[in-house]
Amino acid sequence: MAAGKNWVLTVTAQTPTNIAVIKYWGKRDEDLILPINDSISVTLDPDHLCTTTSVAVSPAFTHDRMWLNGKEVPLSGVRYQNCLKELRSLANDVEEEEKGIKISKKDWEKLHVHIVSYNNFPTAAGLASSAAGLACLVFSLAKLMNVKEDNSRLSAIARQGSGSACRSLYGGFVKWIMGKEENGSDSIAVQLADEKHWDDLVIIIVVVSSRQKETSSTSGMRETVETSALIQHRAKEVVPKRIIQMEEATKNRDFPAFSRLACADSNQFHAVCLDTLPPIFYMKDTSHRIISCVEKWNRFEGTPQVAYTFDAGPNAVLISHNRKTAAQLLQRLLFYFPPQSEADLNSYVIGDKSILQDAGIQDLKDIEALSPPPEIEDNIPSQKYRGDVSYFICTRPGRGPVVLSDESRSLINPETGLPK
Ligand SMILES: Nc1ncnc2c1ncn2[C@@H]1O[C@H](COP(=O)(O)OP(=O)(O)OP(=O)(O)O)[C@@H](O)[C@H]1O
Ligand SMILES: C[C@@](O)(CCOP(=O)(O)OP(=O)(O)O)CC(=O)O
Repeated sequence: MAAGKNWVLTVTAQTPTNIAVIKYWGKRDEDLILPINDSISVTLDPDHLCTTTSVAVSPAFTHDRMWLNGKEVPLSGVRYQNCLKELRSLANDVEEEEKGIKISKKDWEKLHVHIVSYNNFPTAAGLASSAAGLACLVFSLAKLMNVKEDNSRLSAIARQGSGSACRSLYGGFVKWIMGKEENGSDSIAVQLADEKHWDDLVIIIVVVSSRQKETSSTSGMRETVETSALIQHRAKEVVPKRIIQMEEATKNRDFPAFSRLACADSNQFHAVCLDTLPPIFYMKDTSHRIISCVEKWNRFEGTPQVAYTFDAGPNAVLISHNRKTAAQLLQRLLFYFPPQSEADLNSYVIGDKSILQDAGIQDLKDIEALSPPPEIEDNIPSQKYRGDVSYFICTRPGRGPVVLSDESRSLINPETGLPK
């Protein structure tokens, strides 16, 4: 180690979140976080939803510390500790001549780290903050510690922080292979295709509620495995076939097949939640209305225009075939779910606002002037569901983790090693 105690070495990284289109639900090992089935996800564009994490090491630090969204939070949880332990065991020599820093492999056992993280979207609101957060923690520390292992190996570490986090180590379309080994070494994420492979997909997230949910994914899936008779059938008979079909649909950019599989799998996941004792209800009336709206439209067109999928919460993730269908989808959503009269359009539809332009919506008056979609012309609802949606996020498939080398992006003060 360098003689002085004053140096602080930092790394900053940005990591995306992901949405599963074939769901992970149920563990065969709670400590190692090993799933009962494979899953497939789409990584979301970090420009709209991501975690930024800065990590630092200094001989002056007295213990490991973490700050999340501006507040210090404990790092004592077993999941964080398992990730830190494994990363330390894989750490290597680090040398920065101009700063006079020299850390040898064995020093990492004694050195402490500071972790400062910020999510650019609501935390613990069913928008997979734990996936982006844990993946970013593992990725940034691995860079700081000069861990040489590839992203698949890192995914097995992130998996121990939160299962779905392992899929955030890659961009585009990602499969989490459940693996067979008892020690979890083969339960890793692999990239099926990068984000450019199918870049006309547009994703609209309907944020129904950003309040914290009642049943966490961790306890919900434990209760399902303990009490549901359907979950074994799903894991053994249904998912293995769907994984093969979903890989094929992704490879061939076969949207109708992709959509049918994603919708069916989301519905089955919520069915096993309902089959749990006591039953778990993640979706709300608004979620069900969104499903009906998409189903009616897809049926009317004779072929799927949009896929829907819901995680452990009421928010809908809608994947449309291309920009044109995304604009038509947004028109429908704004017709059914207009904002309150005092709302600001700029904060009602966020993310890639060009979809709003394509939909011909410049201000709130344009929303009020939307005509009912043709598929409901004979059955126009007497009331609209004004105010039932908090906001919409327009996004697309996105890239995997990156290191941000621009010092101004760091969340850590390089002099003190504390949050800026
Ligand atoms: N940037 C981050 N860095 C480290 N840990 C994080 C970060 N963001 C979230 N977490 C951890 O994840 C927890 C939230 O996970 P939780 O599963 O409750 O919600 P979610 O991931 O937003 O929703 P869901 O998993 O249902 O999509 C936080 O309490 C925190 O412990
Ligand atoms: C419904 C899901 O989003 C469940 C995610 O569960 P988590 O990864 O949050 O659970 P833990 O492994 O216990 O941390 C489906 C999915 O992402 O595949």
